[in-house]
Order: sequence, then structure tokens, then C-alpha cells
Amino acid sequence: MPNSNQPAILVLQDGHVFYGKAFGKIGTTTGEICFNTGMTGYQEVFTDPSYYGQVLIMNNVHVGNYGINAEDLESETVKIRGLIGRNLEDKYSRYKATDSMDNYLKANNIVGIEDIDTRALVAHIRTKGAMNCIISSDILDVDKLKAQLAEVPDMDGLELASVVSTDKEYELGDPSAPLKIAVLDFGVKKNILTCLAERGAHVRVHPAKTPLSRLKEFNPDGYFISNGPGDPAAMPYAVETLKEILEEKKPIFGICLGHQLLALANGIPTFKMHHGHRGLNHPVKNIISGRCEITTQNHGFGVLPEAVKHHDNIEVTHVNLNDESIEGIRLKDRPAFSVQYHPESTPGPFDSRYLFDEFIEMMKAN
Ligand SMILES: NC(=O)CC[C@H](N)C(=O)O
Repeated sequence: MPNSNQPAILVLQDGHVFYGKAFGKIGTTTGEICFNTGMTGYQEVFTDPSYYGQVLIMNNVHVGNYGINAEDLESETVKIRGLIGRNLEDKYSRYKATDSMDNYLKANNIVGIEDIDTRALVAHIRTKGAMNCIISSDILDVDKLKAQLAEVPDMDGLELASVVSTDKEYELGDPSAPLKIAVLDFGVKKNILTCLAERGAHVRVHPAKTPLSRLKEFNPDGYFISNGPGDPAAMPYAVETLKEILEEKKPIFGICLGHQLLALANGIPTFKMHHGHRGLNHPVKNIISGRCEITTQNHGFGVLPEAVKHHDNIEVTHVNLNDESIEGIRLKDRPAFSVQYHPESTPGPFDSRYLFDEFIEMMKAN
């Protein structure tokens, strides 16, 4: 049963306080606040390792009404630090559902708060920008919460990918497949691996800090650089490995954090966005084909547009139609490309799955 009458408090780093009701685990949690505008796919979002360290606002007015099941997972556990909503539902209806969202959050030790005016809160974050927050349903003292919040480190400069990465190698796909892909796991979503393996590749997933020498032992036909949490600029170890991988001149495909790392490996700086892009309906133009794709997005950092546009060995392949931010790049002198958004969707549209096909074709041709 939900803690429907238990009060809870949300305090923002800029001092704003919102009062609501407890949901999920009774307790206190902190992290960088962010919002996702998607109407569905909350379980995939909760378990996306890219959200590690973040307290998530789901904009949709009702969240949880189709329950939880065992398949809709992008990793084995919930990765968000906390959940904020208007109506977080403990009652649910779906033939595939096995439990309520309330029980799922409790089982994953996730503190939530509902009955929040999420329209006002998101409008505030869109105006003031990303910041830290604290949610509590057991310390109902604003001054104590503000003192605790002041100790929370900013997301800028945080290396979190190695925290969520696998601690040992594992494989998937057909071991006799003609193509082999070495994945650097910085918080990879399960469906990315599925999208690679189901296209006839044998995939070996490596921990974040695996050196090129070990990656080469798999004798891969291509390298996949994964999505993941934290600040890309706080990952010099990954940038150095990617620079060495680039010298192999084998196909490279990067998604989200992988896109940011590919940019950094080519001397292009990243920057912290005002409030990020997180949702399922972001329009992106494929400059090569001229087509518009509706994309799934989840990022709070970006690559510096001016640096990309003036780089003599990089071509912009995709651009965001809302704010003209860089959404895709490719190198001119070797088979390496990346996108800022999530072509594997889960959740979201399937418009961009062709990118996985392009990666497979690139390896076949190389
Ligand atoms: N989904 C991701 O890979 C996120 C990349 C990076 N942590 C960001 O927030 O921009």
C-alpha cells in the first residue's frame, strides 16, 4: 500500500520548497533534478544507467498505472536516485504487469514524492536550470534538509560511468557470427546490446576501464562506445582509450555519452546544458537524408556546436530541430560515427534503428 497520507518535502538547491506526499520508500534522497516529458516507458527510464545520480521528475500526470513487469528493464536495478510526480499510481492494470510501481520502488529502496505541482516545478527548472535537490519523507525539517543538500556534489565533474559499468566481461549474440563487436560499457542500456546482437553480431561487453590491448584480444570488427551517467569531461581514461581505438581505423559507433567521448577524443569540448533533453519526441534532422526523426533523448551535457562545425575532420550528420544542437557526427577520414540521442529508444519511437544497420554495414565493408 502507498504511504498515501505520509507527508514528504522536496527542497531545491536554490531554496525553493515543494510539499507533497510520500511514495515508494520512506526516507531521504538527494541528486541532480531532471525531468522526462515522455508519457510512457517509466520502467525503462528508471532502469537506464544514464540516470544514475539523478532525481527524476516524470511530467506525465499519471505514472505507474500499467504497473511493473520483468521484461521492461534497461538494467537489473533502478538507477534513478528518487522520483517526483503529480499522481504516482500504486493501482495498475495490464496483463503483463507483475507488481505495482510503489512496491517496485520500495524493493529498490527508491524514495519518491507525489502530489507535486509538476507543471510549476518543471517550468521552474526550465527557467532556472539543472540543480541539486533533496526529497524526504522522514526528515520533515526544511532547515535540516537544506543543510544536507548543501553537501551534495554537483553533476559537473562527476565520473559515474565506472560506478554503473559491468565489473566483468560478458558476451551475447551468436558466438559463430561473422561479425564481432567490442562494447565499452559506461552504463549501457540492455536494448542497445539487443539491437547489436539481433543484427547477427557476436558482442562482448567490457568494463569501463578496459584497455585497448584487452579489447583487441576479442579481435573485433567494430567498437561500440556506450551511453552512461555523469560528466564526459570527467572521463580522461575513456577519452585516451578512444583515441587509441581510433588509431585502429575500425568502425566505431557511439551513443549519447559515447558520442560526447568521441567528440572529446577529437578535441571537441563538451558543455553542461541548461536543463538537458529527456523525453521521447525530440525532432532531429538527418542532414544526409533530409529526413526528420522523432527521437528518444536523455542527456544533460552536449558537444560544443562551434567546435564541431569548425573541425576539419568532422561532419555534422544530425541536428536538433528544436534548438539546433548537434545530434550526430561522423569522421571524414575513418569509419567512426555517433549520435547524441538514443536510436534503441526503449522507451520511444523506432525512427532511428537504421543507425544500427549502418554500423553493421560499415563493419561488413571494412
Ligand atoms: N544517456 C547518456 O549517455 C547521458 C550522457 C551524459 N551523462 C549526459 O548527461 O549528457
